[in-house]
Amino acid sequence: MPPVPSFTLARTGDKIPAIAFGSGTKHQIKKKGDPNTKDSIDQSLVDVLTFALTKGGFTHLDTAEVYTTRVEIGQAIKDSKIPRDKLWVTDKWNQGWGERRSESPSGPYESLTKGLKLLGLDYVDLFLIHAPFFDGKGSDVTVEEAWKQMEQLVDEGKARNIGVSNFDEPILKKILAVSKYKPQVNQIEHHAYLQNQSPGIVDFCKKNEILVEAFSPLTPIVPAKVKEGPLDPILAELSSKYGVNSGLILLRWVYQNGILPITTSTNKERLVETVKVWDFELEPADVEKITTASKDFHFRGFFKDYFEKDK
Ligand SMILES: NC(=O)C1=CN([C@@H]2O[C@H](COP(=O)(O)OP(=O)(O)OC[C@H]3O[C@@H](n4cnc5c(N)ncnc54)[C@H](OP(=O)(O)O)[C@@H]3O)[C@@H](O)[C@H]2O)C=CC1
Ligand SMILES: O=C1Nc2ccccc2C1=O
Repeated sequence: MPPVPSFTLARTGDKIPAIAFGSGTKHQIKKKGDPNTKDSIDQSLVDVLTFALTKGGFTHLDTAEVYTTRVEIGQAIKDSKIPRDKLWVTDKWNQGWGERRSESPSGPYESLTKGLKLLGLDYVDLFLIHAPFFDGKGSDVTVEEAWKQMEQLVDEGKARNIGVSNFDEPILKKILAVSKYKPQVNQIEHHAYLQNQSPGIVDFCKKNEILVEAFSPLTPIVPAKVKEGPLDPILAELSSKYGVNSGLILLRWVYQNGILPITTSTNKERLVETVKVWDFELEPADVEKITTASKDFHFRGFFKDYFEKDK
């Protein structure tokens, strides 16, 4: 497999592989919904993850406490026989939201201590606070206290890099005001139909040397989410122009905007195709064409109550 391009993280200079394979979304729904796997190991997920590593060319895996898929990630890494230092593992602390209390209410330190055992690893490459909900119900810490624990995890070598997910500018500023180590990453929902996730967040992150990761990058072509949209004819045209499927056009659009896409699949044909994302480059005019055609069409799949409470 040719090497995967990377982004360089500002504080540590670490090179993070420029595309990730997610073990949340459909995988967590399937695992939690099946009484046979709910409290043990989902072998079908281990197989998909191992396939993604060995045949799909992925070197970056994304998991989270709330997905319950840390154990499958750990097993797939072992099964792949790929050396640990050739892989990138991202994990997240679930701080609790809505009626759901965190599984680690004392904070990220507790979460990653449990996580490393489940993963069978000594460290993760990146550890994130999953979401910006600190109302005192989900966990017992403030965001500032949580960040101190994140920094302790760095000092103890348990997390090489730390960051956040689904954070908007006001709460990011709370961390920036107290941090010894700034967040290196903000993982947010970002795709052609959600270019302005919360006002100015992408620009704010770029200005503060925080890498943006885009979850759900394929939303415009997932019919269960968007039946039809303004990009449909453009994706058809660009697929034929570049000779790749429309998912690759969308992943490339994210990447060429300096953002790291996190995708997933259980479809082996689609999975082996993904590596072709590095074999072509969209002309700048085509990147712009996608941006312009889709920016006024809106779809948000996650955390509507928080981000769109005034709408
Ligand atoms: N931090 C956070 O709060 C969140 C993080 N995430 C992370 O991001 C990861 C990826 O998120 P996700 O939304 O799944 O990402 P994607 O946008 O990549 O969507 C993947 C889904 O799209 C489907 N798909 C791909 N191509 C097509 C097509 N041509 N037609 C129909 N369906 C298609 C796949 O199905 P198939 O299997 O059939 O290929 C798969 O179910 C998660 O697993 C998780 O790790 C996700 C949500 C929130
Ligand atoms: O993968 C995910 N699926 C989700 C569903 C609801 C909230 C967060 C997430 C994820 O991070």
